[in-house]
Amino acid sequence: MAEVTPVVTRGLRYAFGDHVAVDGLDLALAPGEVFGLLGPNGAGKTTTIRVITTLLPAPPGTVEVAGLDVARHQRQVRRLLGYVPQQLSADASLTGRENVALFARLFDVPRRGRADAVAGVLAAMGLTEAADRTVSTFSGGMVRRLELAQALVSAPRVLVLDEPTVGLDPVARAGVWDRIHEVRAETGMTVLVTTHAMEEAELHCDRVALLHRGRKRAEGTPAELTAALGAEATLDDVFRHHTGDTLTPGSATEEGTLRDVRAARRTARRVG
Ligand SMILES: Nc1ncnc2c1ncn2[C@@H]1O[C@H](COP(=O)(O)OP(=O)(O)OP(=O)(O)O)[C@@H](O)[C@H]1O
Repeated sequence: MAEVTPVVTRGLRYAFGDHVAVDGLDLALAPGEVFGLLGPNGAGKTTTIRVITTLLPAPPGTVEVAGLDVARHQRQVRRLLGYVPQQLSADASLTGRENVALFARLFDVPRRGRADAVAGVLAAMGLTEAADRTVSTFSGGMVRRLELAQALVSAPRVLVLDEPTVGLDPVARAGVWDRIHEVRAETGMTVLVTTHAMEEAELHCDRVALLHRGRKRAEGTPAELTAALGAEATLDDVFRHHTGDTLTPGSATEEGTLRDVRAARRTARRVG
């Protein structure tokens, strides 16, 4: 029997008042792939994943997770998902292990075996040594890996990550991605990730969709999309080709750049 499609959106539209943030989005993720939603600040990436994760309401029939309509089966859908939001989701005053144990309780990981599940995901994220330190002593990369451990402790079928490496240095970024790929290879889970770092998308995503002003402008493997523009092309070139705009954060709008800095600082302040 064919595996059920892990995430589907059909003509998804979401508006904040008059402002249409997502405008007729069709997506269908394949089981076990890393799928990247790419776009500059304000493209509609976070809104899309907030609908998929049931944090914003979806009209019936527009979004399914593992064949379940998110409008009708919120609770079941939440049990299938792991979600790491942009905002800090770890409590800096608790230890790493206490944070993950809290998520295990929240997600009803059975009491028997809960301690093992917590230890298992901490080990998978390379945090065994640091597990009993308070999170306020963690580096940014360790905090991100802890947040992944929190999201993974309920063994989700779909892991949703909103800008997982924003504000991290290249070594910490690589550490986060290595762990994501290891868990995916072991469990076969599907990963949906938003980013505006296109070199990361080229390296780590099996397929990407380029979003611009709430609409999908292109979709495919990074190789397919860039090959269409020539041997030297990058995903940024592809994006510019389809939108006349750029994905590169450094050359994005002032607002976008400032928002990145604010987000990174917000995390640093809460952890520090
Ligand atoms: N709660 C809200 N109220 C009103 N407008 C909103 C709200 N959240 C998002 N928007 C607007 O919807 C549009 C899409 O925002 P969204 O956060 O989905 O974009 P994004 O691609 O995830 O960008 P970012 O990388 O900044 O998170 C933007 O124009 C944004 O200003």
